Amino acid sequence: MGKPKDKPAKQAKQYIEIKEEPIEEEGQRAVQPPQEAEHENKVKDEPEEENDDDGGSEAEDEEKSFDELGLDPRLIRALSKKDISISKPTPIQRVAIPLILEGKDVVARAKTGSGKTLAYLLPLLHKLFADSGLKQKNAPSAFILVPSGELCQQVYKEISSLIDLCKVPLKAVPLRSNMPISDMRAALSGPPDILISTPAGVAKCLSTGVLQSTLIADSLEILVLDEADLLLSFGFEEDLKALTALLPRRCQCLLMSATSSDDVDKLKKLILHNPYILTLPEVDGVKDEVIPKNVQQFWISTSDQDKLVHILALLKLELVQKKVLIFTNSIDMSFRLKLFLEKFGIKSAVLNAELPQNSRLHILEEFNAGLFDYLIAGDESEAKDKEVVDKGSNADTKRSKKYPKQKLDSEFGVVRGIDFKNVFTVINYDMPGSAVGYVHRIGRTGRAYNTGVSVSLVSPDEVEILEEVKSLLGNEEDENADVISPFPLLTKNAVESLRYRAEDTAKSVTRVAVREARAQDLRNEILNSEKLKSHFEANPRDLDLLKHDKSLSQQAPAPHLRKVPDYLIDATTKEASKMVKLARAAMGNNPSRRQGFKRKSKKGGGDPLKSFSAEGGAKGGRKGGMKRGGRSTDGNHKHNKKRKSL
Ligand SMILES: Nc1ncnc2c1ncn2[C@@H]1O[C@H](COP(=O)(O)OP(=O)(O)OP(=O)(O)O)[C@@H](O)[C@H]1O
Repeated sequence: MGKPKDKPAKQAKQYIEIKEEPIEEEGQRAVQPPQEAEHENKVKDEPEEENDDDGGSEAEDEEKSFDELGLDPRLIRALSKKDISISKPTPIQRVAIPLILEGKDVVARAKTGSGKTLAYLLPLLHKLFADSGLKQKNAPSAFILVPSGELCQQVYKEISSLIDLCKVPLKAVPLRSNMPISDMRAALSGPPDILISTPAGVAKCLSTGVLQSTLIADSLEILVLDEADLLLSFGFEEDLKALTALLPRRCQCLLMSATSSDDVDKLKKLILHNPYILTLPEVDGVKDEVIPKNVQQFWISTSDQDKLVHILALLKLELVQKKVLIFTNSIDMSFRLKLFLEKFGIKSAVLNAELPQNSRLHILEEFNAGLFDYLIAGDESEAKDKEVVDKGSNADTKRSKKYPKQKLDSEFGVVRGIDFKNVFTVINYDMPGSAVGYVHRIGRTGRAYNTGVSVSLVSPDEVEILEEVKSLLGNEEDENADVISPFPLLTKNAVESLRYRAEDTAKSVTRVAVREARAQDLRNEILNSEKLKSHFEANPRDLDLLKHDKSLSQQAPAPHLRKVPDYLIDATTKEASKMVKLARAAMGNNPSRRQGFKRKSKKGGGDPLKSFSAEGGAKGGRKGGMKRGGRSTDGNHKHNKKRKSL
């Protein structure tokens, strides 16, 4: 079994300033340990000019293989056999894996889609492989705690596929807090080696006696808090505190997160000992890069009422690339949007907290497999204020018996941490309620160094949150540098050309129609869920059986709405749409995109967002391209001089 070729601490020196390590005491972890010194480790994402002499060159480091990190060869072989072969570690993996193998507590903060899951899974499995069969266990050796049911399944799938490919006799189980106790008991019999759960799932096991606290103290070797920045915001604080009190001192703790926040600090203090803190450094004076640079972020200023016509123009005139993930702040809004788009022949599926879990997982699988292009996700937890959510809830209370009422799943969290495959565009139809929420939504594109685009529709009420996001992501040295630019491909003309049809159609999507569609979808999905349960246990690959993007309207779209007449589309928009299609075709043929983690190709090549000007005509390129200081759709927003690199 390989050992790390360089001592991790030495290797980490290239990135870090190591602070003094305090002496630990034997015993159990205190619930509130005193402030501990931390090793501040900066994970390099960009080459730097100078290097530490004894650390080797940055280029050499970038070339480091998994083998050199000291991982079990079975794991390395398994990575090469995955659907998308993984051969080289990402920056966070390069630094985190050796430290974890050394037994250090680690806090890893790295941008969305940067490979944090494997950064902890690989060394975790390596350690369990080594320990396997050495000691009789009465409880799992590792807990992986995640904030949502969806993430629980995703991590479980990842871990199971690695275990299968390595052919080792380890067992992982996923657990939900809403499982019947008998199922929990069955899942934990054995016991499994790895438990993946929300904190509430573990808390329920403890409170019902399915898991005994003394057994945890005897068996637990590794605790992982994945998406740590979300765990507390999902209301798991008490559950986590209860678990912390049981952790044996020897238990290694790992905390993975995309953003830094007070919640993460709180968790660090609660759970970790002398952790190595791995963070992405500031690059070019830009604050810690939380959103990958390869994601171009845009916004469109619009009134609330005009959001429908704007999104219609973006999708119908093909000004954004597929696949598209659209976020709303309420379930009703998701259905309103679905029905509205259907009238124009645009099919989409809706994902939300009231759907049965099987359906939600299946929708995700289908979307990831490319069976449909538009997914509308209701992210109620991110409603700007309760009012938006409550509108939906009021509608619920008025429902007649005709409409099934479903409890919202408190562990629904599909928008965060989920590894959506090949989502090119994320649209915030509604702005999220917090800047952290924005980061997690936008992080669903641009994963694994793929490119992506986000477009936020911002009403006057939402400008404040846009400003918050800008200040979170902004460039400290140049406050004027644009992090989120006005979207350049949508002209006022294009919007106006669709206005009449959009407004007319929007009137037909009444509250009653929305409520009926929502109820019908729920009925369909409850039926689906039952079928899915049995069928997909036997045929896990049979994705096509049930389609989730079926039309919910009674009537087929009218021909004049399905196809936008040519005369309505101005020449600039036609050109923009053509360029988006060409860019898409070019990317579709680019194998590096599918393999992920290959560096981007030449700057600007064929990217309409870099070379196109809605104002100055399509032929622009750099010269005639989007004019600096030009105007966006509504004409009020100046482009700043220094746009952040697109
Ligand atoms: N070394 C690698 N080479 C290529 N692809 C990788 C590598 N490591 C991970 N990936 C892929 O990158 C994608 C994103 O990884 P992952 O979900 O772990 O990101 P993350 O950092 O946890 O993001 P988030 O914070 O949004 O949860 C996944 O599809 C994963 O399979």
